[in-house]
Amino acid sequence: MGVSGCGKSTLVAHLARHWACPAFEGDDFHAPASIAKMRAGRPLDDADRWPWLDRLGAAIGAAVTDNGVAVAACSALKRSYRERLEAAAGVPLLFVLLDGERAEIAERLGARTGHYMPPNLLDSQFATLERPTDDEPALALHCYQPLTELRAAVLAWARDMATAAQR
Ligand SMILES: Nc1ncnc2c1ncn2[C@@H]1O[C@H](COP(=O)(O)OP(=O)(O)O)[C@@H](O)[C@H]1O
Ligand SMILES: O=C(O)[C@H](O)[C@@H](O)[C@H](O)[C@H](O)COP(=O)(O)O
Repeated sequence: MGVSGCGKSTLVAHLARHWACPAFEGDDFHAPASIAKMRAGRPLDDADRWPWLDRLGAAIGAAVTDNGVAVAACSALKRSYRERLEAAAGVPLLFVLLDGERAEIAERLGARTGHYMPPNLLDSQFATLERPTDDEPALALHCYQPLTELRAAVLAWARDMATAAQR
């Protein structure tokens, strides 16, 4: 989870390779009208996001039921979005926040090609972001770290969470 350009899709691809598990890209679950809205430089609102989270959550839940584990790249900016995603999935979810400074993420977004999300929506993404609190099953990492370090941190944390859940 995290704002546009923080590195969600890149990390998800690495984790899916490691776990040999299904991977979902949140972008693929938006309604065409939502993509058009973002492309036009207008941020989504809650009404746009609820059905999107329901579709993505259902896909995650089905994949976890079939496979035991799945990973997904989803902004999940607000706590209520994370709760909606988990309710739709029907299985416990773990969240990894990729956090960073606006300037650095803006630079990354500026360099990214072939994506509909305009960099000028970054301000609204940061304004909407509710960082997970201690009572959420979430790990916060700095998105500037090399991918190998991000992946190692997620794998170690996920192992600990799985062990704790079995106790
Ligand atoms: N850990 C990282 N270090 C440096 N660049 C990264 C890292 N993760 C992603 N990037 C680059 O940042 C840009 C945004 O990454 P992406 O995975 O598309 O973000 P998101 O899915 O959160 O929008 C891409 O150009 C990607 O190659
Ligand atoms: O809730 C939202 O406003 C959108 O889902 C947004 O957060 C998401 O980030 C876009 O789909 C852009 O995609 P990237 O995050 O891959 O840039």
